[in-house]
Amino acid sequence: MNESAIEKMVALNLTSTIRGTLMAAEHMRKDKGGHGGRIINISSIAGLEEFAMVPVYCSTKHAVRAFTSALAMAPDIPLQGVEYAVLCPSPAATDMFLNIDDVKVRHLDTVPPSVRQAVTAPVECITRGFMKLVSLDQMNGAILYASQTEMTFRRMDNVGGVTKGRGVTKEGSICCGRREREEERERDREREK
Ligand SMILES: NC(=O)C1=CN([C@@H]2O[C@H](COP(=O)(O)OP(=O)(O)OC[C@H]3O[C@@H](n4cnc5c(N)ncnc54)[C@H](O)[C@@H]3O)[C@@H](O)[C@H]2O)C=CC1
Ligand SMILES: CCCCC/C=C\C=C\C(=O)C/C=C\C/C=C\CCCC(=O)O
Repeated sequence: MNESAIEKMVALNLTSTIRGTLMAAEHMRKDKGGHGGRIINISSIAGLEEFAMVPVYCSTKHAVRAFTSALAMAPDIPLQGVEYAVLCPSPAATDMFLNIDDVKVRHLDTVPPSVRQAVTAPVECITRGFMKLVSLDQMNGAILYASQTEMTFRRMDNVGGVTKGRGVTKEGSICCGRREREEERERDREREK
């Protein structure tokens, strides 16, 4: 990836998301004459974990996640009437992912096509996650991971809103960090036995 491609990716993935979010919030905020509402930004699994194959992409997606979560922590969220959440999809079968090549992605040869295919979710799995955020009673501060096999809240902080606390709900269960997720998977495995 050359330098201009790096600048373009940062501008497209991060700067435009920051500017777009702030601009939308200005229009939406109840305390500024708007009607309130929800802003859902799109990060990625690459905003939750690190991947050697896509370091620049990964850094922009971590930043989008952090930016959105930081906005959700504002003490004046109830006054704003605006909630902020972030969706973190797994790789999904869109033009972008289906057209990756060894210029856009490093070490692509280390991932067999069969593995790439296996981790690629149908787009519907991701839109389901999006709709979950739309339909929840409260979603401020949510970080929702969506893949073919999982829809997991990695965080659910209504920090400035009505409820407070961290949580991950996967089909009703609560969990908030790596350890809790591992414990939850262990319980799932036990149940499946
Ligand atoms: N497909 C995947 O595996 C994953 C995608 N994502 C994220 O989901 C979001 C959507 O990506 P996909 O639907 O996969 O990609 P896509 O390539 O299918 O769609 C991207 C859309 O962005 C538009 N676009 C590109 N450059 C633009 C620009 N400069 N100004 C305005 N519009 C522009 C394109 O016209 C296209 O409609 C992205 O933020 C991506 O990082 C996150 C995780 C996984
Ligand atoms: C084949 C395995 C790649 C693994 C990367 C892991 C997770 C990636 C998740 C994503 O969000 C999307 C995947 C790839 C995007 C990579 C590069 C984008 C390049 C876009 C472009 O330059 O057009």
